[in-house]
Amino acid sequence: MDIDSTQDIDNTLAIDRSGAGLVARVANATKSYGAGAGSVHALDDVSIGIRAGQFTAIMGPSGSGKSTLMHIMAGLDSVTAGRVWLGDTEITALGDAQLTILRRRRVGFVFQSFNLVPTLDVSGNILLPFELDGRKPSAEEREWVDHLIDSLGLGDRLTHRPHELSGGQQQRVAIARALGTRPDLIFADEPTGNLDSRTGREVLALLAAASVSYGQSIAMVTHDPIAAGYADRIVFLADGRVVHERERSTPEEISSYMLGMEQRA
Ligand SMILES: Nc1ncnc2c1ncn2[C@@H]1O[C@H](COP(=O)(O)OP(=O)(O)OP(=O)(O)O)[C@@H](O)[C@H]1O
Repeated sequence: MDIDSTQDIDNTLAIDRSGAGLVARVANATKSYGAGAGSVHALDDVSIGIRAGQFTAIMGPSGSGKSTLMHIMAGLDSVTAGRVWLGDTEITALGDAQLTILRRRRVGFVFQSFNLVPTLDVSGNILLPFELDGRKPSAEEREWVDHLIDSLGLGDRLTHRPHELSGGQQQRVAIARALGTRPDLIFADEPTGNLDSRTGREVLALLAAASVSYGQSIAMVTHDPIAAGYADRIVFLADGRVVHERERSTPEEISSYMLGMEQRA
């Protein structure tokens, strides 16, 4: 869908404002840095939602506001104006302590640089979100984590430290860690940025499978049309605004849209 037309903009906003079936959303979100003539609008009146059970890619040129949007939806950063919800909870005005608890319980993260704790082994890294929440996994959660460990092929690596693993294995640990608490939403920030293309495709297939098999909602920031080709829906940002969104597309279709975007800029 191209949201250049007024009708489409209305439709998009109507869906986002209802909040139904959305695991995170922003309404009229603006994020500005600095004041006066020199101010930068990292986000400029953005209204968008992440749909439950879907794998959503957020794309756009460098500086278009992708990371800012992700950080705001994850409660890692605040808006200058507008409103933000994580699930049904409005987080716009929550303080740091409340946001930290909400993030631990409702959000998982997968980063480009894996962000594993170097002093913990694989098992300790995967169970860290439970540890940080001050509890042990229940028997049912333990079963789920064991299932993840098996299906991600990490069973014979549990006592290894991150530096003893390949990049692909480290990212699989990060995915197991993110899925372990069954968060409402996983944010993945350029998850294949540090991987070779074959390993990157394996990681993307695992994320897509988590969305199909477990109904896991995932929002992924990426520059890469091949990565976005794994998503159910692709949201394009330019200059801090949502300029286009489309359902599942091939890498060629995505590249061609991006090329057109650069030519229009
Ligand atoms: N702390 C900050 N202070 C000032 N400007 C900022 C700050 N953080 C981001 N910006 C600006 O906001 C805009 C959007 O940045 P953002 O990092 O969200 O873009 P991005 O699309 O994620 O870029 P990239 O793909 O390069 O990571 C950019 O112009 C950036 O320079």
